Amino acid sequence: MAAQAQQETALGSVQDTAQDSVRDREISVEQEHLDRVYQRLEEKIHEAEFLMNDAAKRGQVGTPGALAERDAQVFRAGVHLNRLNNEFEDFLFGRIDLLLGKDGKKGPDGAYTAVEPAEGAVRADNTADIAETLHIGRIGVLDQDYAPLVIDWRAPAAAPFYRSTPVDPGRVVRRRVIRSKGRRVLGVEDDLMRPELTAYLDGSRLPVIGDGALMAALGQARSHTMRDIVASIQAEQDLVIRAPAASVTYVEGGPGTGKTAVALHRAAYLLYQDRRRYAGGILIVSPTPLLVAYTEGVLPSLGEEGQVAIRAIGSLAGDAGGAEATLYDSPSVARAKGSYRMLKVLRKAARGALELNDSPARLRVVAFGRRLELESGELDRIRHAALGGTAPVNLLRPRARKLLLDALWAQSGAAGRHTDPELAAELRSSFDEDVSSEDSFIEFLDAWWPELTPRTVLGAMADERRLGRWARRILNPGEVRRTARSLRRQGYSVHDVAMLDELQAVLGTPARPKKRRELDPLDQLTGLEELMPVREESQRERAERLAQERVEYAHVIVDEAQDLTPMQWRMVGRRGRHATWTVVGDPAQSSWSDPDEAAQARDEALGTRPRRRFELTVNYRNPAEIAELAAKVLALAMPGSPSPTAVRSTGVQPRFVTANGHGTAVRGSLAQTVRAEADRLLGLVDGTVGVVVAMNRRDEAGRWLTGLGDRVVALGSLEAKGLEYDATVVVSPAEIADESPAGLRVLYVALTRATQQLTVVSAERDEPDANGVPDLLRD
Ligand SMILES: Nc1ncnc2c1ncn2[C@@H]1O[C@H](COP(=O)(O)OP(=O)(O)OP(=O)(O)O)[C@@H](O)[C@H]1O
Repeated sequence: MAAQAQQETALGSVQDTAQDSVRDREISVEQEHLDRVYQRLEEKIHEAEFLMNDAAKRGQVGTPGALAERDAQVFRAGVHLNRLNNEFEDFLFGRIDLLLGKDGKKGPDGAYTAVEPAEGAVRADNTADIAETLHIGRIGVLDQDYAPLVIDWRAPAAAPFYRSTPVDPGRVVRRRVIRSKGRRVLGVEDDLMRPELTAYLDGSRLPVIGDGALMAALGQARSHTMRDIVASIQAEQDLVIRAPAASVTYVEGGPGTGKTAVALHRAAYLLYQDRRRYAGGILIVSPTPLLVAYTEGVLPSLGEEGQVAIRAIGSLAGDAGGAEATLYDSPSVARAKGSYRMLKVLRKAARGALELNDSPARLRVVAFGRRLELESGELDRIRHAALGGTAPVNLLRPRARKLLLDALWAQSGAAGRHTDPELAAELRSSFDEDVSSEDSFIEFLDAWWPELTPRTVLGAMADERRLGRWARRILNPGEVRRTARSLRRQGYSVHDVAMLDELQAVLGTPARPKKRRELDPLDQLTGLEELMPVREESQRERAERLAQERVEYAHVIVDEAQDLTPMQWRMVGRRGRHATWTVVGDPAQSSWSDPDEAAQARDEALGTRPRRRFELTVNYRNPAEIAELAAKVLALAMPGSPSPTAVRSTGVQPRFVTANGHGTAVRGSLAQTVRAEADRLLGLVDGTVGVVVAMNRRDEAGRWLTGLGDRVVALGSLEAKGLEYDATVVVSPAEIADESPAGLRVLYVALTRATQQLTVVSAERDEPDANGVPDLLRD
């Protein structure tokens, strides 16, 4: 027995050694290819530098023809340099080995276009020859003879790398993921799409290395920034990424199904497909600044930066005076501020705010030697007439001015002085000129019809009596009191920002003479939205500036769309009136309490374009053990909703811990328990640990973790949205669930953040059983 075991071990190690040497050989094959790619890239860099210098010289000539040619050259060379100078971690990451295709047509990237194999590509004895090998990378590179050295991952020829499955392999026999750092290939992992075949490449049997790249990627430790998934995009995700842009692409999927990842890769794909069209900018709307910080590195890693603005919903209204959300509203205030009802209140407030600064009670002027006077009753009538309709209040000032002049003219009695219409018109116009240049008239108009800003009006709503008037029969007295109180705080919440943005639209901005920006010759370049390395501005600065200046976008991607309130949908909708859309979300994770109202607002924002719906069904984040626990809360939050299938399992069950003590002592002991759990998890995982608490414990939770280092962070339940950690501690499920009407869905979000380990800490309210399992998580 022992001898047999020994023999088997020896056999195993011989096989291991053989496999290792095949692996080394395959790594060196890929290394050779990567060396060729870099050599070619260097040639291209020299070419691009030459083009840039040449273009600069041409710019000095200044004839229109030379300028146009310079435009084009600078454009192309700038793009090249920008991309090539970025030394990507894994510039080349994939390879597919393909059977002969049905026809012999080649696409623009030099690869054959056929998806299905030619008849006879597989011989009767199930053997076949590899007819084409393609390498996939972050950008496309051709050799001197225009043969593809690397295919851009977004090109049609790269699609089989993502789409092929053993069920529907197309021409792909072997899919390989190549792992490299800088210029060195570190490893390869293969998946066989046609395991039944014996395939030959250049006369030798096609070797297969490793157990697939997806699992390797999923097992990696997490950091505070998201990684791209370009090497392991799955077939159902690829369908979304490459969906045509003309209609609204609508994607639903549970936690961890890759919605955020897919949204980011789609932005890069759209730019690749139609760079000119998307020069109008792509906006990605994210729920929190934390998620923006977590995701903003992904697009640069895909070689895209300039045209994509990732903005948190609370800083979207930059054009309404740079407001940035830093405060949170209680659920009932959020509900009042976010709902459609608020729209009516704001419209009334915008008109009512004209009377804020003790509007003058009478207007006195002298015209044609006579004193003319309008009393308050007449002034009210004029204001009322001027405000008729829904035009923006600030733009109605000229109309109000005209009505005032009409009334004064009528009073002056000059109207009947001439029967000749031409003379009468002349007299009227000189009357208008006289009156409107009078200081008393100008001062009156400024006080009586001041230019209103969104901040002034929102500030005015902080007065409870005033708000009560504007919100009569719209908000109840409790909502008025709480909303007014919340507006008296220093700073804004995400809901305030949407209100400021709405007010900007309701008030309008009167036209002003534009300040001329200093003329930059590069600004005259046509279609030059690409970022030029020769410019002094950095890519990031320019992207930021473009985002500030831009109010509308060519494509809008909404992440965590289930959370947008009706007022936020209106704000986002204004930025995409002519845009195409990608909307990703999960109703089961919604923290908004009235999904029907939000759906109506969403439909208004998206307009009548046709929709293509996609569903993502596989959970790549949570191990099955954690997903199973979260599913219990899903069953309570949204009975009947399907859970996504977890793709892997770790064998580690979630851990349940109870904080001891009573009354005020609970806090002390909760702090110690949570800290000890966080510390324990830091010892078990290489990456990050997230501690999720109810919103009202955010600040104290930060203090509990002092000194544990920057791998661990404390988060309020609403801040956890979209983020992920190697391990999480979820503190008091009951407190999180009781926080708001959507509390169970928020708890579902909290429980689905971990990639490896989860600890649930129960406090008093959780009613844990003898094993520490809180009431909400028991069967
Ligand atoms: N094809 C893939 N290959 C490798 N990793 C993947 C793949 N798809 C998703 N992931 C990983 O799974 C995790 C979850 O992805 P993502 O955050 O995009 O999911 P989500 O659907 O937005 O989740 P949530 O709704 O919980 O915010 C991320 O770490 C992501 O990198």
